Amino acid sequence: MAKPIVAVVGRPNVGKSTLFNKIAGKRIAIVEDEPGVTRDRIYTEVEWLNYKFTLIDTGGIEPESEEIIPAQMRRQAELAIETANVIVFMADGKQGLTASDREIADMLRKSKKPVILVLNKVDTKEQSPHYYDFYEIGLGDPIEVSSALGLGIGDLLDEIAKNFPDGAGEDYDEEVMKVAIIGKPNVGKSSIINKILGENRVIVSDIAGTTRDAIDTPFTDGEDQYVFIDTAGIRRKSKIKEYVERYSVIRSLAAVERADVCLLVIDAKEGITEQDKRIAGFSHENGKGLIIVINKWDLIEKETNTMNQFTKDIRQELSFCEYAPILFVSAVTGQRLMKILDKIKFVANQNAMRIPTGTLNEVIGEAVLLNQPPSDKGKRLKIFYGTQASVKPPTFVLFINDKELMHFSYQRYIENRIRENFGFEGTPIRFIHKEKAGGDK
Ligand SMILES: Nc1nc2c(ncn2[C@@H]2O[C@H](COP(=O)(O)OP(=O)(O)OP(=O)(O)O)[C@@H](O)[C@H]2O)c(=O)[nH]1
Ligand SMILES: Nc1nc2c(ncn2[C@@H]2O[C@H](COP(=O)(O)OP(=O)(O)OP(=O)(O)O)[C@@H](O)[C@H]2O)c(=O)[nH]1
Repeated sequence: MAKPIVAVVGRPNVGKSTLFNKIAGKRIAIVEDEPGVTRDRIYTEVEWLNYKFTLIDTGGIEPESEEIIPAQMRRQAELAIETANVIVFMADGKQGLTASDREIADMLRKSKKPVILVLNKVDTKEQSPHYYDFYEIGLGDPIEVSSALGLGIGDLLDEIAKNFPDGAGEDYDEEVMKVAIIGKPNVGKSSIINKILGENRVIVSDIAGTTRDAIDTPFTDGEDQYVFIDTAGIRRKSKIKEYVERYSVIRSLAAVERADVCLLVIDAKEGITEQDKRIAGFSHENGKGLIIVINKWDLIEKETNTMNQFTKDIRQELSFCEYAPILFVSAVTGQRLMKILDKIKFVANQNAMRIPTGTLNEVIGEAVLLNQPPSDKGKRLKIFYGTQASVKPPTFVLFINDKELMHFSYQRYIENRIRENFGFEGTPIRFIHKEKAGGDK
């Protein structure tokens, strides 16, 4: 199930980043626990009580000139309205209500999304002297916090959780393949979508289990049901230039959260960029199926080895998602474009594949025989048995004698053996290690 998305908006300097960092806590300290995965501060995964959500920082308003602030704030609010399930609107409890606050509040109220009004910088037990002024903007009772001191954050998180929509993210039936088409601006995402939809596919306005807004495009191909997620966002162009990059990253993140399979579209002329790595990282970390689509292949002058060389470069740049199949296509000539749907279906199935425990343990047993587990100070790693606990992504629990003894390289070896035997092409695989007493002599 996709996690709800929460966005924080507000004027420059009210303390949005401070709140973000407070909630993100230690997790924001860029941890490279997997080589090659690019992380950044645009979003963080939050766990609060039984809830999990993604907090996004729509930030980035540079208060260079007073005139452009309102325009940028409107854009920021639009972004939050389009992508978030719950919006936290932050104002400054010391400074009080301002004209820009009123303007943004109007937009947020009209959006009909749940909005939580937060007054920041209330650093003592005393209520903000401006507290009652904020009733005027019609966003309900303000919640007072001090992001700097960490006061009131628990109450705020409770309030956020209360506003999650019922069954957030469970919008389509299980058999509908949800596809996010992600990538930088101008790489050809909408051209690909249009071309695929143009080829005799039936665009349906109603699909099993949906009550969705018009941002998605559901369609069928024979018996198969698909939905391209957030196609509206792809077609709309952002007006404010500085926003384009960040906007498309946040947009991609929101789409990835809801998808089963992500198509990462790359411009063949440009190759892999930092932003592509970051977006591929979202897909990987969220356990989604991933297909790399190299578009505009018609523009590349080809020699014998061009495709191999490209593949090599991609594997090197995106080493953490080696499992992703690569397709070389052209939305203009239509070359190999129709292979995309087959690949999506294939990868969606791989992402949801379940291996029976018996078969899995045969493979693990054989792997252990072929390549002895590592040992440290005379103690050797033992894998007692494994079982697949869940799908999307396939997650395996390995019962072992000592977690300390399971090294990354051995884990990788087991993963490779599992992939060789069962495939799992296009999907990340996760492992959970559980220590179990016994048999350890
Ligand atoms: N007294 C007090 N100051 C705070 C609090 N939270 C943030 N600040 C201060 O307010 C200033 C702005 O904080 P930021 O978190 O950078 O604000 P922002 O809203 O992210 O600003 P932009 O990035 O410009 O949009 C900093 O000097 C913070 O130290 C608070 O709870 N109490
Ligand atoms: N030569 C060539 N041009 C292409 C191909 N695919 C797209 N283009 C061109 O690239 C430009 C951008 O294509 P779009 O489909 O709008 O790209 P997008 O990724 O949806 O762009 P944003 O909406 O900005 O995110 C257009 O001028 C297309 O005609 C291709 O396969 N070959």
